[in-house]
Amino acid sequence: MQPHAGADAPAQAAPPPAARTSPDSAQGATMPAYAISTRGLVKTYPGPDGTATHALRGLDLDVHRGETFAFLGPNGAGKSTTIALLCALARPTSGRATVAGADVLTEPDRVRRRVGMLFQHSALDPDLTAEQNLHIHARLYGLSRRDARRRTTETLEAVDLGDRRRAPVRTLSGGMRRRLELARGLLHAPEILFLDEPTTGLDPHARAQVWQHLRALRDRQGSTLFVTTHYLEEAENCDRLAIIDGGRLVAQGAPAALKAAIGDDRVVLRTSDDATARRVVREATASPDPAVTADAEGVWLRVPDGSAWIPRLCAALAGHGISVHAASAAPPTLDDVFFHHTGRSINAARPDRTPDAPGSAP
Ligand SMILES: Nc1ncnc2c1ncn2[C@@H]1O[C@H](COP(=O)(O)OP(=O)(O)OP(=O)(O)O)[C@@H](O)[C@H]1O
Repeated sequence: MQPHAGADAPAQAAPPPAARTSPDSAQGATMPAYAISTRGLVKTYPGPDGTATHALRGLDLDVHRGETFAFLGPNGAGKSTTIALLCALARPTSGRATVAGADVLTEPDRVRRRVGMLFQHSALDPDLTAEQNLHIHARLYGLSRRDARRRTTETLEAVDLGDRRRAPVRTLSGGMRRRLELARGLLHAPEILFLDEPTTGLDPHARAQVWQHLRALRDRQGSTLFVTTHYLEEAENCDRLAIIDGGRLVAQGAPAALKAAIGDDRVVLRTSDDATARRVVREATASPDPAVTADAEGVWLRVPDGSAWIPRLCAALAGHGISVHAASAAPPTLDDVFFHHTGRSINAARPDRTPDAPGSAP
């Protein structure tokens, strides 16, 4: 099934990325309505011989304050570039972005003070202890010696590493190191935390622990979390998500709403002759040619009330001498949403994924 623009195309809300009056502020004080808001954000990297890579082609994104927002897309879609622009680590070619109430172009220092980052590649010194790593970082952020000591202790406790504070980083497990990076990102109490694949490479238990700390942080401090991930079950648990492809936003909304927009159930049949079965199913459902697909999974199509179709399809196939080995009907998943909008499976981009490996829940 090909991605297409339809009623579920990205909702482009009209308001500009300016500060607005928050309805819950007692004095009507002006607070940013969105944690992040971008309009027409473009990033073009110049290449050799006058070539150019269009990493972002006009991104309009709104992230509400206090929400956990997943940012999904195939490899090379522009996710890391977006994070670099939103953290004021790179300048957009054109367009506007407001992050934690500050403009990334005119107030980059203010943006950097208000956000925390956790990147894919570790920036910890393996020979220093957990405590030393955090203390140095806190001092780099301009905290006094005393405040640096206090925040180091607080953030180590917050990620359950208080008892490992004197351990050299090289002796910590992968999950502990990731939690220490999280503590480092939290030292200056950022309003928004950007996390670029925070759980990649971790086992399911360590992944669950990282998410437990992230949720606790959100609940305790009301922080906004902006997360890129290739794990569907992590995106599923976020308040809202956006999908980008080729530097453009192709979907934005709550996971349930995006799945509901796909609508129909997915019916899959494994038969003794999938090529012929595809033709029979197409005739039986009066579906147009591309709507019924035959691939490694079997023959599949999308129809409303999929389970009611299974006996009818089995009867039609039996009439043509084709046996059905397995049949299933399932409502749309987030992977179906991703496939619908990008033409690819999100699992294809997972670094730990082998073609037949089952998905693992955190
Ligand atoms: N510094 C750079 N110079 C030139 N091209 C770049 C640079 N950084 C990124 N790109 C290109 O911009 C496009 C978007 O890259 P980006 O890293 O933002 O994608 P991504 O969605 O984060 O990918 P992945 O999931 O693989 O990390 C890619 O074509 C990439 O090759």
